[in-house]
Amino acid sequence: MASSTSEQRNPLVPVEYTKGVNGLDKVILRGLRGVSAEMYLYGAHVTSWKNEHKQELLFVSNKAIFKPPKPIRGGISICFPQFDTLGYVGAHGYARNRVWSVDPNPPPLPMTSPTNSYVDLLLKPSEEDLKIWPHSYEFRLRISLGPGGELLLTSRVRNIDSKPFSFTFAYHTYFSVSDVSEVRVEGLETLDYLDNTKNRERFTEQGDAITFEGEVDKVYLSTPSKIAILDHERKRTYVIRKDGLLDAVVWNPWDKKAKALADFGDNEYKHMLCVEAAAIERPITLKPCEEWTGRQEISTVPSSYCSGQLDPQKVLMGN
Ligand SMILES: O=P(O)(O)OC[C@H]1O[C@H](O)[C@H](O)[C@@H](O)[C@@H]1O
Repeated sequence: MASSTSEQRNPLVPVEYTKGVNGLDKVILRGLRGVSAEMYLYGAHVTSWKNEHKQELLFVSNKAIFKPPKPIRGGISICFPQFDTLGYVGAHGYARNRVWSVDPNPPPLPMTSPTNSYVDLLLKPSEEDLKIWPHSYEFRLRISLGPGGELLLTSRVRNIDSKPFSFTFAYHTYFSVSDVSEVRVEGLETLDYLDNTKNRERFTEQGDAITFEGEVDKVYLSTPSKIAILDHERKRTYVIRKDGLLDAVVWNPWDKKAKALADFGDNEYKHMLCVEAAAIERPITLKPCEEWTGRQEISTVPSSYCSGQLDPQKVLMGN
């Protein structure tokens, strides 16, 4: 897996296979103008996404444990074949704590934009996995950097079983923010959501952009294909575009829950916000030989907007 030293130092090599924390296999993608992304084969877990100024855009906990079977706290994890505890598989499924392989010869995937920096990862259930969730599938994840530094994740799940199966899914994405109490999320106003802190009771969101002043754990239903996180202090707006993923989870554990998480610093909740493109309310059902595709693209646009002066259309349409 490990690449040569010259490759590791050569910024022109778009894909590098190396070792990360605790010797775990890691892949580094390098895009244009110095943007980069890093992912572990353990969990197909993206742990870094940096812009052209080498600023980290994802949050990874300082207390993250890079040791199987514990999932890595932060970055982007793959929740499959189950989101959260909505079923009999363990919380968020098991894909996030399996070692994926690099797929050297994936079936063709139409590229939406030109990029030479991508990797295809593959997960197939082991005998043990089939005891946990008795369905045969091939899960292919393409991770790529687009020409504007955007990070694209395309999941393809193929049913190679003889009977149909259903699953729920999420790209559990931890965004790095300056101060969660100062950020706003746009695109989820007036939508229905299930509140995980209130036994998944259904509520309807108010008309204003979403702001944060305490624990939040909500599954927004039938969400638009674009959602924005505005970080006024950093003058940065994250834009999430999604396809095949109707729902969006918004999560921040806040102080009390943060203290209860062994792999999360007590005050780290201030600097992260999870917004997760997901398929939860209506599970994906695949008949034999059918394939599902779910895509998440995250990008940043500079924003110098002040709270209350934002034109949401401008942010959501503008890039
Ligand atoms: O601690 P984890 O298993 O990684 O889950 C972290 C969080 O993930 C999601 O956002 C869920 O909605 C939360 O209920 C859960 O606490």
